[in-house]
Amino acid sequence: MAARFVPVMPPRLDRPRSAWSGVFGKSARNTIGGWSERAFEAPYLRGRLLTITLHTISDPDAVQHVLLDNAANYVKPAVVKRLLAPLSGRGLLGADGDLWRKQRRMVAPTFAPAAIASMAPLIARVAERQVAGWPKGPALLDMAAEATRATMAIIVEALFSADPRLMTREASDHIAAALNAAAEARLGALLRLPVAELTRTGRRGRRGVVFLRRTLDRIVRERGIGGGADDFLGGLIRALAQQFPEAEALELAVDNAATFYLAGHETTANALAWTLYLLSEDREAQERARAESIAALSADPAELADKLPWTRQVLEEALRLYPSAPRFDREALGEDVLCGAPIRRGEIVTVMPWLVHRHHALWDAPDAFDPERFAPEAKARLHRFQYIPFGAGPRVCIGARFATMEALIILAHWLAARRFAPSGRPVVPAASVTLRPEGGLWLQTSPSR
Ligand code: HEM
Repeated sequence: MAARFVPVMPPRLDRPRSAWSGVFGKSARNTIGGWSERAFEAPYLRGRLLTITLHTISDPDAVQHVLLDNAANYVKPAVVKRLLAPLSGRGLLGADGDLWRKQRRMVAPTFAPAAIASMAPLIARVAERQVAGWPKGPALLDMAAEATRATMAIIVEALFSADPRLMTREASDHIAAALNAAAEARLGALLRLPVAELTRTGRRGRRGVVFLRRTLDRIVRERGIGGGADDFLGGLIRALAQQFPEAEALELAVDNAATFYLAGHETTANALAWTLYLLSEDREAQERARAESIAALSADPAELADKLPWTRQVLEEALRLYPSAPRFDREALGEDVLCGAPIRRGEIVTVMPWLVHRHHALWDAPDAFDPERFAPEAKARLHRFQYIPFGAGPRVCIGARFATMEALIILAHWLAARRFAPSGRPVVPAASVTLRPEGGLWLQTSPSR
């Protein structure tokens, strides 16, 4: 493999960190920070925190066992549910068992391939509108903020009939505050203490959650049990009303509105930002993606994503290096064995795409940028569970296909119109919940033609 550039990442420690450092201090605020080199070489790591045992698995067979083969034994941990409860309640992301199954079935039609393809023109419109709003000449732009603005507009137009209350700057700031405060919230959920009240970040996050919840609650209640508009939210309210008493149906509608509003744009915005960062550092890869985009833009928007094989490889490599969801957890319902280690009921099993995607046993030069890893023949050789940006098994991201199509259409429009170059401002990967460029992604942009 030709030498490729190694993009930014947090420094690696000489020694493994203690489990406590994952709860307090700097690495608590950044789940991708504070790891030792050994963590990227070991198939399995064990840690202890108060009464909780944590197993972090990176061996793809073990990941497959937890997420697919023995998925019935692994549920969303009680602590994660406590963490999600104030914002997304018992919505799809945190639900388990029968409640999860019912809700997944209700939203599935929105994410079927044909339904997603029908959203392509809307995505293309938002991407074009955004480009039209940028300065005509060279400009320094925060592409992380631009990406968030685009994906927020798309999810609100696609699922919530473009309700203007969900597209304000205020809503965006409250979401950022809520995500920033997730570390304090995690600690509070673990210790069952109101830790978030103790810090400014925590209090801001709490205000953010209250604002978002109140806004969505108002929207759902205005629509009422009939669902109002003929959109995702309306369909969901009507489907919930058929299976639950009215008050519970409306509550679950708010829970899922919050789930899809947040999960539906933040993650994709980060994927876009990281892709643009990588392309800004690799001019050759960027020119190739631009040429492909210009040629593909003559196609029907619904077919556009299939005409961008190179850009897709770059996006996949961006999601390998910077998985938007760098960590997810499960709680064992019963005994099991993973990588030879006994797992007991109530213990936490963590899957970290951040570790799996950069593991020395699984990838050549794991920290280097190389979209050729996802060329069709190379991709076919990968273990299905060594590349898991969208998770896997029954709880696989329901928005994966939508997110991929959305990101590719936006990239095609933006790359065809503009060149992106480094601005000299630092790029800092940090992950409280989602992996974002802290302080934004400032790129020098200029017209491409
Ligand atoms: C690049 C973009 C995205 C990434 C990297 C991503 C990643 C993930 C991952 C890793 C999970 C599984 C978590 C686990 O197993 O615990 C997940 C679940 C989920 N995602 Fe995404 N996601 C993205 C975009 C989206 C979009 C666009 C939507 C909605 C429109 C969405 C909605 C959800 C929901 C509702 C779940 C929970 C599914 C369930 O538990 O049944 N995501 N996502």
